[in-house]
Amino acid sequence: MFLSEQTNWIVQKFGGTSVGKFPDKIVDDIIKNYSQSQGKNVSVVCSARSTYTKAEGTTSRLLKCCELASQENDYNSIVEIIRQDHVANAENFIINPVLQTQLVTDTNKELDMVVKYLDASKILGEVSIRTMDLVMSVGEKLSCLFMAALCNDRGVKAKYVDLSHIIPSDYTIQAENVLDNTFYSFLVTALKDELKPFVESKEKIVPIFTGFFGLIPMGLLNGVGRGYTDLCAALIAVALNADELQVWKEVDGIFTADPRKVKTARLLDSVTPEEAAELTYYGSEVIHPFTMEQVIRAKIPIRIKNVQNPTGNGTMIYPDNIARKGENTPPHPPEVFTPSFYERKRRGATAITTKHDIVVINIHSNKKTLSHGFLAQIFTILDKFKLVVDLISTSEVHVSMALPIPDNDSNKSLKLAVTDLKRLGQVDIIRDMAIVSLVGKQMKQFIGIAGTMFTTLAEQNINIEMISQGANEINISCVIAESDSLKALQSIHLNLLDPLRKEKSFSVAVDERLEQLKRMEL
Ligand SMILES: Nc1ncnc2c1ncn2[C@@H]1O[C@H](COP(=O)(O)OP(=O)(O)O)[C@@H](O)[C@H]1O
Ligand SMILES: N[C@@H](CC(=O)OP(=O)(O)O)C(=O)O
Repeated sequence: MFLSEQTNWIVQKFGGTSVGKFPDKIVDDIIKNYSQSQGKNVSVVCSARSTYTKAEGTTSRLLKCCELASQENDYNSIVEIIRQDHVANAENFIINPVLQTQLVTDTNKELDMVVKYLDASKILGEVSIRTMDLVMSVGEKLSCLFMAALCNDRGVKAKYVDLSHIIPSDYTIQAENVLDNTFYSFLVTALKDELKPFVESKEKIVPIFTGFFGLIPMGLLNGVGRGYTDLCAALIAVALNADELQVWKEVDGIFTADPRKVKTARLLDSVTPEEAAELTYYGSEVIHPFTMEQVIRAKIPIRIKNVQNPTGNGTMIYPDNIARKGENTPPHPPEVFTPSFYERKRRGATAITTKHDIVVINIHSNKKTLSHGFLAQIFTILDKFKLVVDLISTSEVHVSMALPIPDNDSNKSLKLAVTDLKRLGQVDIIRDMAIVSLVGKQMKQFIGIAGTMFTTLAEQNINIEMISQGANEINISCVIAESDSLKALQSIHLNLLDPLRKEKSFSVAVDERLEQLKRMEL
């Protein structure tokens, strides 16, 4: 067993709504507690501020400005809303007049630059990928300027660090449009340089990093997508070889189902990175799926914690065979296993999630092409319109696919793609659907679990449009009508994840598996 050295560094990532709603709690109860009371070296990463929801937050507003500029429409009123929101926030929270004045000046300077970028784009009638990134980065800059000022105002020595130019303008991505490990290694090296003064400083200073890691050739939205700050925090954790990456949310951690929808959902004390990625992809957006790979490769645990309940344990994300930082195998001798380890060993399904705004496309081949050509042509068309397939089930002449169509743009692309797909055969579209996914690392050994899931749906008179089992065998998914999705979520949770019922279905599944093994031995 190899235990890597503890660095005493932790990385704390705060999302936009947390920064918007609880900035004082973040400084007093979290940053101050870890850095001063617990003596840790803390590095902070923040997303752009949202006062209520992410959809109405600063990043969404800045993106709206870009859209308006590209249509040669006016965006100044939205920039003014962002300005007033941030200036009022500075005046409400920052008591020291020098810090407050400086913050208001810096805020105005950043937003004046945004207007300049947008004015130039409006003249051209186009917002380039680079301009969009420049505009978007201002969301993180404003929130981090504010958080750094708030820390200093409340007695935590902190320094604002702007990462928006960390990637040189001539940097080219090796494989076209793919952020590969060469890119991540480059970024980690660049981040180490940014961190050096903090690591070497005799005085404890908390760096407040903009959760935006610079201008990348294909644009941050195309390369990573919304929620990019989680990945940025992960890369900082790798650069620091941090003891832990903490992702602070407004929920206690990862639950067996969305706690807003299932009252009896339980907090999970640990999940594997694969499970966390599946849950996120299929509707439970707790952490950006790209985050895991980076930190897990560096064997750094991720902990999801609640800003409103800082003393709670949260949920730990780490691979089955890594129990603590740097460990390749679970601790030995086994006495040191925590009770949760046994719980993890015994459970079947880990959690259930639903994904909405799904459209099913059924294509029945006109048989003018061979089946391999048929599939290739379908994917070429979908690729042309940048449509993503969440689930697929296929026979030689028939293909069913479930696609997320969450907005007007993807709907327009879908319509164009369907016109092209009709050349290949008969095409039917079913709208207003949802994907239900049962996720669990140990699930693959228990056939009974899939059976219980589908029997539950049948008992509830819920029609299943499509069934698919993820290639990694930790996800069993099906497509049902959107209107049935809440009932499906609650009834499957009750039968497979509720603590009392779970014992029963678990033992049924174990019995079934034993029967199976016996039959194999005969
Ligand atoms: N399995 C799950 N466990 C925890 N939260 C979940 C789950 N599925 C969906 N959610 C929802 O994800 C949200 C994530 O937390 P929140 O901090 O509010 O997000 P954001 O960082 O996007 O503002 C919560 O509102 C929660 O209801
Ligand atoms: N501000 C960005 C990046 C981000 O990660 O946000 P959050 O941490 O609030 O999900 C966005 O809205 O997408």
